[in-house]
Amino acid sequence: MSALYLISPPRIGPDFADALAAALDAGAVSAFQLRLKDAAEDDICRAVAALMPVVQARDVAFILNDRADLAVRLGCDGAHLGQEDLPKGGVKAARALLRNASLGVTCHDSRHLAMEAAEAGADYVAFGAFFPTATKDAKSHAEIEILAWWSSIMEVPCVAIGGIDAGNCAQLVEAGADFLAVIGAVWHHPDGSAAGVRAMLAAMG
Ligand SMILES: Cc1ncc(COP(=O)(O)OP(=O)(O)O)c(N)n1
Ligand SMILES: Cc1ncsc1CCOP(=O)(O)O
Ligand SMILES: [Mg+2]
Repeated sequence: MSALYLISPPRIGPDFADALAAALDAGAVSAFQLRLKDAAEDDICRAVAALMPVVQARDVAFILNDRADLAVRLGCDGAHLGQEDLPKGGVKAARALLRNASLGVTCHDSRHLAMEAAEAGADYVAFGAFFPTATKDAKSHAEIEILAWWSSIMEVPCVAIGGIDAGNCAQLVEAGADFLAVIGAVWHHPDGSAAGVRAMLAAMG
């Protein structure tokens, strides 16, 4: 059984809080990540102030992408960090900075990075991209077997990301992904974000 991890589009407009509320009200979303690429710090802070209450009122974890320092300062539930977003001192330093807040770490298709992250205190490791994606120029491709391997030996949850939609997610669920992280499948669903969440949850079983 996998849970749904919803990530924001890379840029959001003034109506985004309403679209997000509709998406979260459509079904069980476990975590929401604010992932604004190329945004100024002030804009990220304003977005967190507007969106975190919407998310936390629905008992969904609010995770900030890329910025452990801001996640702590703004009281987010956690941060998601790529290998290039880690502070000096790596995952261990990020763990210390975040104190009780959650820490997720991108591990691409690397078993070694994932073991290292888990041992240094990550709350989850993320593998991907599993499928072609138009959202990002993903530099790594992960094979589905990595999910089965990880689940069979580790307690730390794993997240699958990259090109996941209602049509291809069953194999990731089957392989043992704890969370499926999606952007396009929800925000670009032809019938809207609520329909996107419903379609994902129905396909995840
Ligand atoms: C849940 C989750 N997994 C992976 C990523 C990718 O993070 P990163 O490698 O730092 O790339 P950017 O998202 O910063 O472009 C993620 N954001 N969330
Ligand atoms: C952030 C990220 N990291 C690897 S693939 C990806 C994009 C995921 O977006 P989508 O679900 O639209 O493929
Ligand atoms: Mg990053």
